[in-house]
Amino acid sequence: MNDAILEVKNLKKQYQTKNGIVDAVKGISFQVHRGEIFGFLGANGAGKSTTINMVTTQLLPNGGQIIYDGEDLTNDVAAIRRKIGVVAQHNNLERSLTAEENLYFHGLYFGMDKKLIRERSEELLKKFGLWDRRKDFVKSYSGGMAQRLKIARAMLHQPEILFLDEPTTGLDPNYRNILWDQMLKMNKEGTTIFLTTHYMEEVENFCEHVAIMKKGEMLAYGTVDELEKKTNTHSLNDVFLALTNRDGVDDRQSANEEE
Ligand SMILES: Nc1ncnc2c1ncn2[C@@H]1O[C@H](COP(=O)(O)OP(=O)(O)OP(=O)(O)O)[C@@H](O)[C@H]1O
Repeated sequence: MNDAILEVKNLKKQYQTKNGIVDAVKGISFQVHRGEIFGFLGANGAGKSTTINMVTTQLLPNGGQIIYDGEDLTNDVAAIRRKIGVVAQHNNLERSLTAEENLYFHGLYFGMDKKLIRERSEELLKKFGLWDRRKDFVKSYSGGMAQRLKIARAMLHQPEILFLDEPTTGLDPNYRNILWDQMLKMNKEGTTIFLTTHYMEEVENFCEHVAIMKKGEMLAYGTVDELEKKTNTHSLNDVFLALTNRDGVDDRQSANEEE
């Protein structure tokens, strides 16, 4: 039985820039199983955000296939959008609305009942320490507060699959724990979690499968144990270093050289 909620086949993305074409994603394939926590890793500039933006319908690929529950994404983009929640890396909140209004309009967009929006908003705003500031405009929020609101918004409609692009960046240790508690709770209730992070211990502790990208290519896919065996290492940190530094030049270094 195929229990994949998401299958990506030979996915490609090129960006046209004034300096020429950037091959950001070079034909990658992987799958995410229903109900799992999936860790998507790679050095800076590896192509993770580009991939997330494509699978969450925010960016058009140049090739390949994205399949949700056996259905090609392009068959019904609106239906896929209703299934997913996204915490993007950039701040895409409505800055001229309050926190409460940001959640309210998001809930309406997802067809939620007004009473449920109010209940879920209260629960999430309290959990992420924003209840007292719910009537403030988002433009007055600190970076960490905005990040917490982005997370609350993506969780509001209880998506089938929740994508989080470096969600713990900018969060203090207390809110990082709260985020993980909330993700684990949702995962227990059936939400599949797709996560990128540079914190290896988070992935090691919670992710069932891990994929590692470098320079637009998929270097490895498997459980943490499988990847440790494959690279003859004893931690995910060492797996990551062994794979991404294999040619002695990591992505950050080569990215600097390109500038
Ligand atoms: N809008 C864009 N226009 C041109 N090039 C882009 C654009 N977005 C990303 N890139 C390039 O595509 C490549 C992959 O970038 P991407 O942001 O997907 O990587 P990432 O793995 O998410 O990195 P990070 O860990 O730093 O967030 C990089 O070389 C980046 O410079």
